[in-house]
Amino acid sequence: MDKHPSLAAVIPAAGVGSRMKLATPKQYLTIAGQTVLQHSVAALAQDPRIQRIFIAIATTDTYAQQLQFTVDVPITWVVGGATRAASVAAGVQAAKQQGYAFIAVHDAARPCLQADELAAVISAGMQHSDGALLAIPVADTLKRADGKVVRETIARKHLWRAQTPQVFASDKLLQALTKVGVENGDITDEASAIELQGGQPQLVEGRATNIKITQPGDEALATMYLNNRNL
Ligand SMILES: Nc1ccn([C@@H]2O[C@H](COP(=O)(O)OP(=O)(O)OP(=O)(O)O)[C@@H](O)[C@H]2O)c(=O)n1
Ligand SMILES: C[C@](O)(CO)[C@H](O)COP(=O)(O)O
Repeated sequence: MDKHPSLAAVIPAAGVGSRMKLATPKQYLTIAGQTVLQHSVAALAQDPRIQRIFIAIATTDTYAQQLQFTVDVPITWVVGGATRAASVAAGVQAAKQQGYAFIAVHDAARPCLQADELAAVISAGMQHSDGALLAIPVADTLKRADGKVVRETIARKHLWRAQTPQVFASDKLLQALTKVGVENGDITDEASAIELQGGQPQLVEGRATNIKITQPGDEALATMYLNNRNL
């Protein structure tokens, strides 16, 4: 392997953020002085091993063209797809075509990623043949329900909540996504596509502050975390 194998980031940012119930897609909400997407780009730019950032946006996106980024890392825009997996695959395809051997996929909706978490998952993802992902151990008791009626409690030992970045060799990731089918809405993260091909990615413990802005109120929490970096 090259002394410094090439690494690019892919940010899927082509969603509509429907669960937020806002007119503005959540990646374009302004929190702590800039948009969620700009924060997520800045978070990735904290690691010099990331040589380019590919951002997948919707064909109907009217926000991205207005954004300025104050990061040194170059940015390439690509057209996303109807599913997260399709958007990720578009970014990985573009990065692979430009010769990037490794990919770090990071949700646009996770603006609070910190430098040490990023560094750890990049190192692990480039060292382990099946890649790596940030995750945190489940701390709550988990219930499986039928509607709002509890059916069973799920043992939480050995359970983790996956986050992003998720880091893989670009060939392996693109092959896995293609194999499982990018229109397959059941594939909600890159690691699951790798697992379906028999891969066993490495978990890297992150922080609960690396939240994905998903539900109303998450943007306030992310703002607090961004304004109090050393939490
Ligand atoms: N077709 C899609 C769907 C999602 N995403 C991106 O994938 C990330 C994580 O997805 P999620 O949190 O589900 O975002 P949305 O799909 O926008 O949210 P919702 O499910 O509430 O509509 C987000 O940065 C989102 O922009 C994407 O690039 N392309
Ligand atoms: C990739 C992810 O953030 C890991 O938890 C999550 O699966 C994304 O899910 P979403 O429904 O696309 O937000």
